[in-house]
Amino acid sequence: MALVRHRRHLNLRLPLPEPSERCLRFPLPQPTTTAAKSFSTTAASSGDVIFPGDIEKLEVLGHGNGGTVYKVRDKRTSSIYALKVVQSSSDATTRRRIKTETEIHSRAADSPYVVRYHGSFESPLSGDVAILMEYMDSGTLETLLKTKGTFDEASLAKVARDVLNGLNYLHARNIVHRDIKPANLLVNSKNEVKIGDFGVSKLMCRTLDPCKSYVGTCAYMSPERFDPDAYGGNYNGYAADIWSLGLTLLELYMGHFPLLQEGQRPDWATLMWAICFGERPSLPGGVSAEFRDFVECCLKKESSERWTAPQLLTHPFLCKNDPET
Ligand SMILES: Nc1ncnc2c1ncn2[C@@H]1O[C@H](COP(=O)(O)OP(=O)(O)OP(=O)(O)O)[C@@H](O)[C@H]1O
Repeated sequence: MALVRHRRHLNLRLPLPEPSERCLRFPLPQPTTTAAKSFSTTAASSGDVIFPGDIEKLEVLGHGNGGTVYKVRDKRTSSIYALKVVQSSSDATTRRRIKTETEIHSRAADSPYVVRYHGSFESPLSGDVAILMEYMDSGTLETLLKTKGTFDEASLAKVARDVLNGLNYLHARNIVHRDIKPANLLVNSKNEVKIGDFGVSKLMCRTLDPCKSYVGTCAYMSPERFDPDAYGGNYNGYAADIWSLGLTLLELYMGHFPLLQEGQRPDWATLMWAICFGERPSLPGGVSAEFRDFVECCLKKESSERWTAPQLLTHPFLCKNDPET
């Protein structure tokens, strides 16, 4: 049966590398597709070179299962980045996860709809692994929902368009994200929404590789991840990302997770029952026909009927709310 992903807020603390480690260069950026190895640095494209010792921590941005994310500054240029750090003392799964995350994120380094990857670093002394990435100064959609309230249709069309452009880019590279949810969609002050956190993503060997594992956040999983035979049989991870986007949009509109009553405590059995056997989640009255249809196209229980990212990008809901038309 599925593994439920328990959120742990570990109090991981990682000092940035000591001056003695400064001989390790943290080049920014150079093309590479390799994952971090011992003593390694990897970077995204050619350009400046910075050293770990040139980076100063400013504040903690957040904690997750995978580690701690810091806001950091390059002391020489004053450029601001986000640095995700996983300590060597973390469990083996977490360490494996950050290496996969590094590899996949480095392959997805040049889309304006994906949080930009700038490089990674593995300390030979401590074994800690860090990923340097673009700093998204408005936080996540989850925090925006909590602080600013629900999103209107025009804002959701913008969110949907940005995320679909990101998914289109990833899916074309055989990458399935597997954890699309408000907490993993980051926003900057230009109001751009970008996909982040590749901690449970998967690089498919072939386009239609079945995606068998049950990683990701249980609440946003599609019905066929629990019961592939009942919902489309030939399950693939691309359609599951679209389901998660549909639920995310519903949550941002309604202000609470749509498969549970407001205030109801989520538990795995309730969620699985609601996802597989409950009514298909839908919008309340008062929304436009285009928005309702868009969400329905994302949330078709049969995975084979669910629209793909390129199809959804042409949906009337996005066309109607496109500021450029
Ligand atoms: N690029 C970024 N810019 C700004 N803040 C960020 C960035 N990346 C992550 N954060 C902040 O750090 C928090 C934790 O990040 P992230 O989700 O990547 O960690 P994680 O360990 O993979 O978490 P989980 O797997 O539990 O979702 C985010 O919720 C967000 O608040």
